[in-house]
Amino acid sequence: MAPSSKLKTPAQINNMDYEEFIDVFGNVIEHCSLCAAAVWRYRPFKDVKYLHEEICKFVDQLPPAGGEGILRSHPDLAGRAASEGLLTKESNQEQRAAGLSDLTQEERKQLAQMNDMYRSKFGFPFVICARKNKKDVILEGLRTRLNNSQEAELQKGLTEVKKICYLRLLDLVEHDGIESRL
Ligand SMILES: NC(=O)N[C@H]1NC(=O)NC1=O
Repeated sequence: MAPSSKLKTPAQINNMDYEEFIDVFGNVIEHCSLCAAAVWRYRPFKDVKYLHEEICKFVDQLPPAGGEGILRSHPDLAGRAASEGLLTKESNQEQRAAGLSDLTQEERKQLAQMNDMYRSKFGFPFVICARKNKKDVILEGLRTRLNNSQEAELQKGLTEVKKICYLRLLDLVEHDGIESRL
């Protein structure tokens, strides 16, 4: 994304007090402002990549229950929160970008069934970076990932959370063509 005046510069971020930092970055991990809260102490950040790395480090050192909690904070793709208009603005945009607001009735049914199977097998929702995957790939990915172990899905889900986080950060911070990091 081209830099725009609305994007924060690293200098602006490094001057933010805690409240402003949470106000801006509190949802880079869906409904988990603790992740932003935990890294504020690591200012100054040289650039958006360093900020992302600190958040990833925090996520990676959580015990399994913490990682599962992060996954559970994500809404199902094209699930109830979406149909009731209860998504965060970030999640709403991401799900639309993947084409999940234009599912056929059959696709919607398949996705709902597999989301339920996934949740009852693993105990947390299926999470994938919707902006990096169109609806067909998401449906196929969900079908395949249902065969994995719980440990593998916890790691896979958190890897996707970190991608979602990076793209959300790029929407907020001035940067210079580093999307290829994903
Ligand atoms: N369940 C799930 O993957 N949710 C998410 N994925 C994404 O890109 N945004 C979300 O809210």
